[in-house]
Amino acid sequence: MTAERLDGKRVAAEIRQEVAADVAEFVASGGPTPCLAAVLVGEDPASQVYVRNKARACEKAGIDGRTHRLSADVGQTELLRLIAELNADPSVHGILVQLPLPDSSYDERAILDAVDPLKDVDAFSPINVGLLMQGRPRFLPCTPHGIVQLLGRYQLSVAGKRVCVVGRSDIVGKPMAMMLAQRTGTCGPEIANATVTLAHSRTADLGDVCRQADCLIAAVGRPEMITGDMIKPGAVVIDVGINRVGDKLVGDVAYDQACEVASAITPVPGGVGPLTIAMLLHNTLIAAKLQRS
Ligand SMILES: Nc1nc(=O)c2c([nH]1)NC[C@@H]1CN(c3ccc(C(=O)N[C@@H](CCC(=O)O)C(=O)O)cc3)C=[N+]21
Ligand SMILES: [Mg+2]
Repeated sequence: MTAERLDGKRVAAEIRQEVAADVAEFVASGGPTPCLAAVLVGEDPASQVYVRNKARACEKAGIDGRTHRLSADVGQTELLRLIAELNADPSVHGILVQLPLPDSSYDERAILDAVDPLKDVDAFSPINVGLLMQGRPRFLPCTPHGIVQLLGRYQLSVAGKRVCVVGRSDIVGKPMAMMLAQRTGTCGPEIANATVTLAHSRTADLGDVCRQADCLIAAVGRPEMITGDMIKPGAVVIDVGINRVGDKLVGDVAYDQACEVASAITPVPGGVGPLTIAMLLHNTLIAAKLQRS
């Protein structure tokens, strides 16, 4: 079997066009130009690339993308002061603090908690996590939402099926598992009602657990950790990993092996990454709508 390549880049472009049209309509109806403020602390090269890509994507969608660059040593107090200023600025609708923060001198939790929940376009705040958990999300976290959109647009239903999410991060694994298990309509029209296993680095017999899955979602951050023998023949494989190995970008899935076994798979790059940015734009428009009044 040779797996179908799930083209995240193409689907992301489609979503970005839809968001651009919705933004234009919102502005034409008298709404303010949606504005996303990204906060970048330090000079991590990967973070700089993402923040630049976000800014460009904002511009193309008619969203005002502002980037606040702070040096790595500004410190907790100064960072909290900037967030308070962005919270209070009515022209800013979405706030994103680029992770990871440069070092342990920052209390990351306290910083994310400081973002106004109505501007929390990453959906990292406890309020937004809680609302999602209760099945009444305000913002859906961008990466899991991008995956839901990808599955939906390829008409790959997970209803009633076994999904294994590998990785329990707050950003991807945990919300992903929650979203796929929700009732129909909670996180989108189609993708729901899965039977979800949330596996992680301490899961016993990980290969056996993965091999049960009709849909395998890898979000562990370890290059090519999911090998062909861990995949059920015909499974749909979603690779969330973006690992730099030398000058190459590889996923959490051994792609060539997986292609022999899976029915469909996302590539890296060109899979989940671009969808994350598309859903961030979507959330920025939602934020602008929530704050209008
Ligand atoms: N507060 C916060 N929110 C985030 O959503 C967030 C973050 N911090 N920190 C870092 C991670 C990572 N992330 C990516 C977004 C797009 C691509 C992307 O577009 N990747 C391209 C390739 C880009 C490249 O070549 O490096 C692709 O996969 O095709 C990747 C990774 C968002 N993150
Ligand atoms: Mg883990």
